[in-house]
Amino acid sequence: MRPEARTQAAIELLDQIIAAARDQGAAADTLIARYFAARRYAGSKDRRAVRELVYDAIRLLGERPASGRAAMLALARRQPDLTAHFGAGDYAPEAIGTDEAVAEAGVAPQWLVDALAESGVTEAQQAALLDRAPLDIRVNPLRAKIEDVAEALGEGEAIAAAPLGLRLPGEHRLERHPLFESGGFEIQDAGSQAVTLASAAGPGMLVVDLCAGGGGKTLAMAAMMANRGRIVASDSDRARLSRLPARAERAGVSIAETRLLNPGREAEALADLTDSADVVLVDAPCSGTGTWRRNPEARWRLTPDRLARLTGLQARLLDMGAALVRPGGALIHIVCSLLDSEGRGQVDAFLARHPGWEAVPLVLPAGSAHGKGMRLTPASDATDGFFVARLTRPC
Ligand SMILES: C[S@@+](CC[C@H](N)C(=O)[O-])C[C@H]1O[C@@H](n2cnc3c(N)ncnc32)[C@H](O)[C@@H]1O
Repeated sequence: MRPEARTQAAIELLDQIIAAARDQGAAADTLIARYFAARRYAGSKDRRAVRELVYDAIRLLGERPASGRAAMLALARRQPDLTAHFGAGDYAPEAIGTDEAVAEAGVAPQWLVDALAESGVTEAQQAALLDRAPLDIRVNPLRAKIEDVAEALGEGEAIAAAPLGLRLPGEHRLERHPLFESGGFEIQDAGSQAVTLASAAGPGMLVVDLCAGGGGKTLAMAAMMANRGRIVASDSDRARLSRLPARAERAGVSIAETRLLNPGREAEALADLTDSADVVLVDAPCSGTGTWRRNPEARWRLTPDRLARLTGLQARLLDMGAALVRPGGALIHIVCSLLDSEGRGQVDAFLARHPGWEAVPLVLPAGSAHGKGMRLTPASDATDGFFVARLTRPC
């Protein structure tokens, strides 16, 4: 593809991504994959270049732009070489007209910038939310030693935030690596690894991973438990949860069982665990403001209404999780968000609803105290952004 054709492809993709963000459609990565699946003539260099243009434009624009063209014109102001592509031939975008709409650069929609500022997220921390994310792995001690994985991969660097983590430079196709296939490591952000340590899961415990998804934290806790004890991994998303058994098998984890929850009637499927878990981990569905490095178009999807629905669901899941904790046991609240309404405020509200419960101070390899929990940010910790708190039930 000629450079101007790549720019036109990026505009077409951005149109799709904008529509999907408005209508809660597919993620940008999925749309990009589909676009190129239908255009086999595009080589790997073309794909990489178009993808880069698309993500540069998404990162640049805080508000959802009116069109892919308005987005690309904004990017052309930052990357003037792109201007020459407009009107440059058959496969090029049309020439730039007078008074054309150009999208505005920014970190996020204004209401979200305000909410982040009110949550104590500085401008520098906000900007770092849009950096490029590194590629982190968690070595699985049930299958491998960190030094052996580091040697086999050749390039991994130790990560302060994650004792079992390695950070890899550049692009890697790790899913096909023999050590990945044999369960030697999982791909997992260092922040995710660090907050899982708040569970203090140990051998012999009964642990409930209430929002287990595909089991990233389930597998990390199973390793902390030396694969001894029991983990009930539940989620309301059948497709996500169905990935866990194969991952567990690969990782040498035999203590995890899955339970699919019926949204709105989650407690029914967990009733037998009432008052019995040593640890309940609520890795709650959230706005994902801490993961914009990986999903920058998430800023274009979030609305105040959607955020309010999420905070309501988080409170409900925390109450449901609390009912499963044994006296003296712990409830862990995790969100990959830096908004206080989902983190610090959610914990304060929980403690007000549950007299006798306490937040205990955490000692983690990353993060700093925030309210009654800890917060990790890309700027301060070189991880995705997270809030985590450990709440204990009175004996
Ligand atoms: C942050 S993700 C979990 C990620 C996962 N713990 C991991 O480490 O890979 C939040 C999860 O909450 C799940 N979820 C959403 N609504 C739920 C509900 N009502 N009950 C249980 N899980 C729910 C989503 O399907 C999603 O998998």
